[in-house]
Amino acid sequence: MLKLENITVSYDGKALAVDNINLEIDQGEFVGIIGSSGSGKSSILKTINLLVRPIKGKVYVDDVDIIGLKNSQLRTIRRSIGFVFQDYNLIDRSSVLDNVLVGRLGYKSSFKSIFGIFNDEDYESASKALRQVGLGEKMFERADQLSGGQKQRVSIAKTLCQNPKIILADEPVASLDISTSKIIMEYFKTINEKNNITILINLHDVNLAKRYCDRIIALKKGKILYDGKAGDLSDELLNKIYQ
Ligand SMILES: Nc1ncnc2c1ncn2[C@@H]1O[C@H](COP(=O)(O)OP(=O)(O)OP(=O)(O)O)[C@@H](O)[C@H]1O
Repeated sequence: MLKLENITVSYDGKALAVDNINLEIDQGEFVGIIGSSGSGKSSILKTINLLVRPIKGKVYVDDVDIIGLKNSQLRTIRRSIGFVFQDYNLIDRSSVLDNVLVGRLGYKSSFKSIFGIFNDEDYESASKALRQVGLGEKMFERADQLSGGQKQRVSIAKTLCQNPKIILADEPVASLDISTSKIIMEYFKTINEKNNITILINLHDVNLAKRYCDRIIALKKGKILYDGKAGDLSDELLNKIYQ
């Protein structure tokens, strides 16, 4: 289970990007976070794996308060939390396989990480992840030869390779056309259902959020304006959210 308690984020010590947020998310939930630009969606996701440190509050992953952890303990928690970025975050000149293997680095000693030493289990895990996103055939292609949708699928495979409990996805379809976006959302949905991985996904497109997410959290100015079933999100509320 993931729990945020009184989370407050400020980048300059004055304005609040996230304003005292409380949230509980059970294992296996598929949650969409919506809200207008600057409402705090990215800040919340980045707080969950401590890419951003809150000025107040606690983040619990399976009842462990991760803010107080030492670096080595945090590394262990972080590998159970995958992060998918809008711009894919791939190494363009490397092969698809090498990009996916990056997901295994959290399991390596720093020596093995530096020299990129992977074992059979790592390769098996990478190829399984690539097959899961329908890219088994593209393993040896260079990442920059792929389409945007394929790159995002590689990025998802990379996080799957981490063997995560949670995947955080920050606007993963914002650079893609609508039909490709739907394909990516379908992959997230399948991963959520098949692997029981909790998915938290920031989306600009409310229709995509309503169609694919079971639960929607709507933010406005760093606060939660709505937290409930996707189906219960009314037009009136949407007007308030995007006003
Ligand atoms: N690295 C940063 N330094 C300073 N201010 C930041 C930083 N990142 C975000 N902010 C500010 O924090 C607030 C929330 O931003 P955040 O990116 O979390 O919102 P968002 O809802 O994800 O927006 P978008 O949809 O445009 O990505 C905004 O006012 C933003 O300007």
